[in-house]
Amino acid sequence: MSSLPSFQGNFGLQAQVEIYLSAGQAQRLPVSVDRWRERARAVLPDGPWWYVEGGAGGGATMAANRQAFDRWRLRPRMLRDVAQRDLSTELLGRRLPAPVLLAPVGVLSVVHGEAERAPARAAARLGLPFIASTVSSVTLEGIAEAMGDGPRWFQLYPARDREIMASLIRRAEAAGYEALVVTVDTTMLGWREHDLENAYLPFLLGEGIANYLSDPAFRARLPRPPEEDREGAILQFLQVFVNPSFTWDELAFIRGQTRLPVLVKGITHPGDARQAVECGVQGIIVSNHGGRQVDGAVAALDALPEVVEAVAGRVAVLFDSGIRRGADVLKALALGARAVLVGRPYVYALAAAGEAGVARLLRHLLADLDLTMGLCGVRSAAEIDGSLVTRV
Ligand SMILES: Cc1cc2nc3c(=O)[nH]c(=O)nc-3n(C[C@H](O)[C@H](O)[C@H](O)COP(=O)(O)O)c2cc1C
Ligand SMILES: CCCCCCC(=O)C(=O)O
Repeated sequence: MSSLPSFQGNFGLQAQVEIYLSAGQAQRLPVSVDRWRERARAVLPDGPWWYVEGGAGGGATMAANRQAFDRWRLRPRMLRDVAQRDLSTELLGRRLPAPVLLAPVGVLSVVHGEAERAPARAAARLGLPFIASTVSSVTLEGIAEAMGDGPRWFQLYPARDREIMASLIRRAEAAGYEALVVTVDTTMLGWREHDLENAYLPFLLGEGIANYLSDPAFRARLPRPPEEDREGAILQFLQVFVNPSFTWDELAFIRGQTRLPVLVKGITHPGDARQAVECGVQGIIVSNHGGRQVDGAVAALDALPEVVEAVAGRVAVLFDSGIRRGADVLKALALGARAVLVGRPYVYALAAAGEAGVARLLRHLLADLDLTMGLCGVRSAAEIDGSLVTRV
């Protein structure tokens, strides 16, 4: 595709110049994730805000995710002629303009009126894959339509009903999704104290269930259509959706249902990583779900090297949980990730400024990555390896 965006040459410098030239503009958008976060807090009511921001229990895992990035330090190399840089990378047989994807985040209608359409469009503009959640507020077909030919993956929550899962997979294939991400760390909701204090669960309000309500296999289970009995449909959704009995056998079933590459999201243990590879998946996403599920769990970045070692290059390893800046991306790549997923930061930007906000946030993240790479003596993903980091 000739119109594919590229982040090459001196892209980071161009972004800096644009920011400096925007001084004095009334509508200046934030630069740092911290400022986006403040803006999001200012516009969101408590329920949605804490749904996005909260972690499991006392928030120990969320905090650990960030602290782990401080323990790993970059070791910049000098005098290497880094004038020409290129962020592009190869992932699952496709060239991406940068090693960054948008993490699956459900129920974005509680954050912005355009819900998933806005970040999906922003991702498509930049050529970055958007991972649509099972529990998106817009149907997976609606997201695909918003994205045109932008790269998209579908995230599947394993349901208690094989026909519904198979139906969702068929729909994703038909709508041009290029990979299937099976999230395995959220078969039940974690103990999320803020959401419990606020008694806030978007699904009970009928938010985030568009893919189910529009699914023929799900609709066939309902005594009356959701248009006539919404509460009945919501209850049926909850019964099928929460699936603590999910096992490796079910993952093998899902693997057998599709010709798409399958990635498993939510792995932090090397034993699970090995088992996933044996199950025939094409990728593993090291993640603790942004600390939303198990309080006191290992920081995702600390789990990354062990998983990379266990996988031994057999499948692609991706990473999320705590990515906020370019240096974070570089550290994750140096520890063996092929690409990273950005989660909460794009949700903050969506809440504060819709599609334009998400596009700006992503551009700034890539500019920061580009400059940090260059200043560390690295011109491309191929030049990044473990010698670039040290643990303190
Ligand atoms: C509000 C919210 C909703 C999420 N929904 C999903 C989801 O539907 N499916 C999924 O696999 N992960 C979901 N996640 C987890 C993200 O994909 C990702 O793992 C996490 O946000 C990474 O942590 P970070 O945002 O702190 O970097 C959600 C995260 C947030 C914040
Ligand atoms: C029973 C699982 C519901 C998950 C809903 C979306 C999600 O992943 C989240 O973190 O919230």
